[in-house]
Amino acid sequence: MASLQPTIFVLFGATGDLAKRMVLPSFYQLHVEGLLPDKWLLIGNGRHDTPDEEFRDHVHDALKEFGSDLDRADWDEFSQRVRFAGNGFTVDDPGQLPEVVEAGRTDVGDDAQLVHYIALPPSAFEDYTAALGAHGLAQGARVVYEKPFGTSQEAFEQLDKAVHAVLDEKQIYRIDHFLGKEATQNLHVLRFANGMIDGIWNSDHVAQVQIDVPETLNIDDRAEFYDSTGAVLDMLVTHLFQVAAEIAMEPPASLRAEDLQSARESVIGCFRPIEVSEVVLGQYDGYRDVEGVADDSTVDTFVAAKLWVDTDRWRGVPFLLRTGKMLGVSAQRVSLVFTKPANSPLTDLPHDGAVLSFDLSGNGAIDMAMTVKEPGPNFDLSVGHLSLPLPEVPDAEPLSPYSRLILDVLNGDRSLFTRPDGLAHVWEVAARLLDNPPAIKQYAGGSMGPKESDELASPCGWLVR
Ligand SMILES: NC(=O)C1=CN([C@@H]2O[C@H](COP(=O)(O)OP(=O)(O)OC[C@H]3O[C@@H](n4cnc5c(N)ncnc54)[C@H](OP(=O)(O)O)[C@@H]3O)[C@@H](O)[C@H]2O)C=CC1
Ligand SMILES: O=C1O[C@H](COP(=O)(O)O)[C@@H](O)[C@H](O)[C@H]1O
Repeated sequence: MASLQPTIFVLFGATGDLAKRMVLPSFYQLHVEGLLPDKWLLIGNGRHDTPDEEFRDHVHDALKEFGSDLDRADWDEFSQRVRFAGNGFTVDDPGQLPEVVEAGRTDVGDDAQLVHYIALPPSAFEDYTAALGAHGLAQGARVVYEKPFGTSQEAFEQLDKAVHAVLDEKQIYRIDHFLGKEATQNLHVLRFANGMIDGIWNSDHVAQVQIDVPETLNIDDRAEFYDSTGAVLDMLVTHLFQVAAEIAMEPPASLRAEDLQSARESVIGCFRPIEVSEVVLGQYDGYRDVEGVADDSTVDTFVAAKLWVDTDRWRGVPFLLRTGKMLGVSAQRVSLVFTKPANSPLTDLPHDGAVLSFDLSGNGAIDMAMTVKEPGPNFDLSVGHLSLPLPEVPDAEPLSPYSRLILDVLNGDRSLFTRPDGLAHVWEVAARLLDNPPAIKQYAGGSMGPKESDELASPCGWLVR
């Protein structure tokens, strides 16, 4: 985009897992699609003294493994703008970063915008932020923080304070990549662009909301991380809560970043603290045998929970949230299950016969289930489905969530990033569950989790089966 300011994009943790699987391929996608500024540099940072050429090889391998096809000309142009600044980065010793940034300015211009992407273990967020301040790299910069931004109320408050000691809130971009998914963005667009949808987006018409992200994935390649995190922290209070807020929010004053962010974050303040009796936690059989997992681990690999939103719009409507590893199905589905028509002459209508749902996976889709007369000589009811895959929308050029969010950072658009007021309330909502979790139930890999979780979703039952 010609209008974007020249940018120096500093990727901390550039040799790590997230960088290779998500950040580098997404940054490259933006390059291929011509969405980066005319002038940009990508500087990887790490604790080793890695030559530029070696880092470029690493990036090339990452793109081959996790990106789309590599076109030679695209790669040649891209790789020329990739550098590495090694020897770590601490308050006492900034390593090579300041000099590599300074040298970069001669290539992209003194007015280049600094964007720091902190793809480091969360335990390093505070120290690296302090080092940015200490070495003059924070002023005017935008700083992207990976998740989790705190793992408890106390940890969140401490990190928030440390980050605000160096940066103004306007400089901070806390990522929750579920907000960057094409279908998640359509949760508010579909509603605010279509009167017929907006009119039914409330407790008069919606019987329950399901936010369901079962995964067949195991945790073998990041067992240590997972065993200190679990499903509640990894998914429930992060991605699933943010998606719940997207659904539950009141209409923002405008779709400008500040207003959208405010609407989403302020409804989190209306989430009722979760009742432990309305939560089922599970752990899959064999989890404790995974290398890196404690033999007596009680970490949850599954959670299903009922969330209540105390607003006039949603009072009395359960938001059913479910996610877990090693389940029988992978899906990322948000469903609004509609009430049965009042005074209908039809009886025995199916519970799942009127559902608007959003498939958040891949490039996304919007689906509708409707009860219809089964064509034929008899009067039988059946449930039919309409589907709109988002890539089939005219002129669609879907972006991956990370590409979307990185592009937003380059544009200075914070609408799809989280804010500290919402995050502070997340910890209040989750406090009872975190302090006093229910007993973990075992479940078989390939199942849909502990059977107790099915009762939470009655009478409709989980729609993803
Ligand atoms: N991996 C994933 O799928 C996801 C990760 N995230 C988040 O992204 C961030 C990065 O995750 P991930 O890439 O998996 O992490 P890694 O463990 O792969 O660490 C990233 C890099 O950080 C450097 N590093 C490691 N430990 C430290 C330390 N104590 N101090 C300074 N640098 C360190 C290492 O680089 P070097 O040795 O070169 O210095 C490492 O390659 C985390 O916050 C994580 O929660 C979020 C969603 C998914
Ligand atoms: O952040 C995370 O998200 C992934 C699921 O995201 P997606 O990229 O498949 O949309 C989840 O598997 C992982 O445990 C969690 O850390």
